[in-house]
Amino acid sequence: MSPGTPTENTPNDDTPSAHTLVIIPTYNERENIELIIGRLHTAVPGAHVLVADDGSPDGTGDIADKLAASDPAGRIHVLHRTEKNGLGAAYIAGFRWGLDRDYRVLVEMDADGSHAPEQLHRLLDQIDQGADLVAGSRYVPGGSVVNWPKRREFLSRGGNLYSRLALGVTIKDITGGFRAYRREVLEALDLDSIESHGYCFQVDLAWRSLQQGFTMVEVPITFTEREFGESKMDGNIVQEALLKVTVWGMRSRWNKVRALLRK
Ligand SMILES: Nc1nc2c(ncn2[C@@H]2O[C@H](COP(=O)(O)OP(=O)(O)O[C@H]3O[C@H](CO)[C@@H](O)[C@H](O)[C@@H]3O)[C@@H](O)[C@H]2O)c(=O)[nH]1
Repeated sequence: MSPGTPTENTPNDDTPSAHTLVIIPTYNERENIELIIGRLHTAVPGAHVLVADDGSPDGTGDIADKLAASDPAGRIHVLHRTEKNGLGAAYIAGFRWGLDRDYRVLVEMDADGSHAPEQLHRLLDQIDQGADLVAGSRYVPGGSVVNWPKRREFLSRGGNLYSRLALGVTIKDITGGFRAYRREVLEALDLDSIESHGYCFQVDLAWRSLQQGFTMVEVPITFTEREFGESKMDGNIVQEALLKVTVWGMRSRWNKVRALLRK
């Protein structure tokens, strides 16, 4: 299949979940991809899936193509990207694909089972109740993390605390990647200007959405460490997040001071 070729076009029934596109970025997730899509379709049968694969050498993209071809309901789509270019770029390509079609809600979800598709309805219920952006949260009451090495949880909690302080926001899990966006939110953001590659992409999108005045709601989720394959987390991802969050926070404070001085 040629790069970016959709396997099917638009949602074709009128149930609310048929207008939901779950974007799953993948890089070397061959043990996980079939499992996660199966779980998703058991939990939310009408949802469409877009696998945004960065040319995984382990053949994840080919497996996704086969799953797409064998789904009689045409709910599975695959975006083949040529090289590994980070989680952020894969999501932006997925958002563009979804916004070009008739989807009303666009969801971010990891391929590795850390985000339970069985909990997706918690996010979608909040969208139905009027939230613009809903984040599955590990760190609100009722949320939890299972089987994560202590070092990784410490890093995640520290990153969230730092982001809250630097940006002056109250979101408890601004780095998490299980989210549902109303399409209007993504239409309002200037996706072309987003340069975040790694996990700070999640902070970037939340921060931009909040600055535009959209409502962001957190719902508790259980995040479970993957059983198969490996995390793509590395030092560059941490460094990028630290630098960018610091700059955004300082810029925001400086803008507030300038506004005060102008009064
Ligand atoms: N297409 C593509 N996908 C990628 C890339 N890097 C990672 N992914 C995919 O993005 C998802 C998350 O990557 P992991 O590397 O498994 O993330 P993690 O370490 O478990 O990180 C979790 O915590 C982060 C920090 O809180 C979260 O930001 C992230 O979403 C996730 O929940 C997986 O489906 C993985 O295949 C990439 O360069 N390209």
